[in-house]
Parts: sequence; C-alpha cells; structure tokens
Amino acid sequence: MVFTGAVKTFGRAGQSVRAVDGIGLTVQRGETVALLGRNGAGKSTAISLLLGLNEPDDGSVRVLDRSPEQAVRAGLVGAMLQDGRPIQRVTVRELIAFVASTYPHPMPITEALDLAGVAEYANRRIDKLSGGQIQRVRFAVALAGNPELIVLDEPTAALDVDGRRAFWDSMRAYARRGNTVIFSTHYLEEADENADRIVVIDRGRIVADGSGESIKGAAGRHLVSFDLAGLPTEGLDLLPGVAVVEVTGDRALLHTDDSDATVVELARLGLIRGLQVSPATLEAAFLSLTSTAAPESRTDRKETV
Ligand SMILES: Nc1ncnc2c1ncn2[C@@H]1O[C@H](COP(=O)(O)OP(=O)(O)OP(=O)(O)O)[C@@H](O)[C@H]1O
Repeated sequence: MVFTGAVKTFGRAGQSVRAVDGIGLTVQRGETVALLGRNGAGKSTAISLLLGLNEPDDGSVRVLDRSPEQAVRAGLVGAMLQDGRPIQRVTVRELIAFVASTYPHPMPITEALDLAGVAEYANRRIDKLSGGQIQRVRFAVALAGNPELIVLDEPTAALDVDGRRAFWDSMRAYARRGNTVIFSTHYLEEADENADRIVVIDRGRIVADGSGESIKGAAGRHLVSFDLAGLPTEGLDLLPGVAVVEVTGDRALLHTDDSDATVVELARLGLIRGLQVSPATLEAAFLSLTSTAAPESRTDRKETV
C-alpha cells in the first residue's frame, strides 16, 4: 500500500480544508499499522482514499499494485468503517454467507465466524446482539471476502474494555496469518498495544512514523510539573528547553528537551512547589509531536501491500 504525495481537499476555494495534505506512506505486507490522530486529523479521509471511496486531488494511492477500486473489487481489501450497521433481521451466519457469496474467493464461512469470534452466536439474529457483538459481526463481514488487507476506521469506538480486548484478539489472529491491518484510533495505548507501527497524523500530514518506543524516543522530552500556587503562566514557554506548556487547574506541566536546564531556571524563580520530573509518556510524546508538526514521510520500504 503506497500513498505518494496524496492530497484531498474538501470545500470550495476560500473555505477549503486540506483533509489530507501530502501524505507519503508505504506499508509492507504483514504489517499492522495504526493511524493515530485527533478528531479531524485526516485519518478517515486517508482511509477513504485507500478504499477508493474518494479520489486524491493530487498524488496517488496504490493498493497491492493496483488502484484502490481494483483491489477492493478483487476482494483483496476488507473494510470496517465508522458508520454502517449490518442488516438486522437475519442471523449472523446468513449475513456472512451472503457477503461471502459476493466475492470471488471468499473465506470459508465457519473460518470467518471463528476468526471474528462470532461463532457462538452465529445462529442469532443481528437485531438481538449487543453493540460489542455487532462490532465483531462487522469484523466478520470485513473478513468474508478473504482479504489480504483489512482497513478499520476506529473499530473499537463505543466498545467497553472487554469488548475491546475481544476485538483486538480477533484482529491479531487475522494479522498472524501474514495479513496486513491498517486501523485508525484516537487511543495511544491501543495503537501501542496492537500495532507494529504507529503513524501519527495531524492536520492531514504525517508527523511521526515508527514503533511506540521510537515515537516516545523521537519526542525525547521529559515532563516537569509543579504547583503554580496562583502564579501567572505567561512566559513558561520561554524557559530553557521548554517546548510545550500545559496547565491543568493549578498545576503546570512543561514538556522539555532539557529537564536539567528547565529545573535550574524554575528553582531560580522559586517555582519548585510540588516539583516532579518524569520521562515522556506516549501521551506526552503525541502532544509534543502534534504541536510542533514537522511533516515526515516514509517510502523507502521494499515489499509493499
Ligand atoms: N466530506 C467532507 N466534506 C467537507 N469536509 C470534510 C469532509 N470529510 C472530512 N472533512 C474535513 O476534513 C478534515 C479531516 O476529517 P477526517 O474525518 O478525515 O478526520 P479524522 O482524523 O478521521 O477525524 P475523526 O477522528 O473525528 O474521525 C476535518 O476538518 C473534516 O471536517
């Protein structure tokens, strides 16, 4: 799967939004990649380009050496998008059998049911299932065509903790077969736990690309926090090393490239009440990356999807 300089703009001149603003991304076969970003970052639009639901205004998208439309039509790509409910008054098995029948080389129905973890309620009607169960049925629908690549747009939104765990178990079982998974999420932990690689998207651009560890490392920042004790927050961003300032209630949280220099200056200013220094969390790395967005692309890999 290769995005080359892909651009997608919505709206008319003057009021347009560059939802995808020059994405370059290559995904290898067998990788599980998380597209991580805030609301409106451009994840769903990137996915719509990948599935051929939208055409890029500029640049190109290729999937398994074909156009996205050709790849989808050949049953090579399965998708689970944010909206869309399966039809209601049929059993899970009937639905999967129907969907499978529309593909040239479908997955055996029992296998799709097992892999998605829906076999135990295969004979129940869709309208009798819980939200979590329906989400896994949607996953079974995405698997029915026996795709090599599956694309999941925020697949666990609205699932509880158990639902999430069950869903990711199924997804990993599919990935272990050598298949490729691309999913979008707002959740850093989910990306870190379930993806080999995290691509951070912000304002339509890739701002980081690597493992959870490497993203934490790339941000490379420490966190210094202290009680403001009613003092004003102006100028904290000018302290040595400080890249990002967050204030929550009466506590300031500084993301710093040089925690020693930051702490020395805070001490000089007498701002040491409740002072804490900690290494960057993935959450903090994400904030740093998306607030100093420097575009980055990755197109140097060999075996692509
Ligand atoms: N069909 C559309 N018409 C106009 N603007 C759009 C359209 N689709 C998306 N946008 C805009 O493009 C930007 C990116 O939206 P997109 O849905 O791709 O983000 P996202 O990262 O998937 O967000 P979320 O996590 O909320 O789903 C947003 O500013 C959004 O308002």
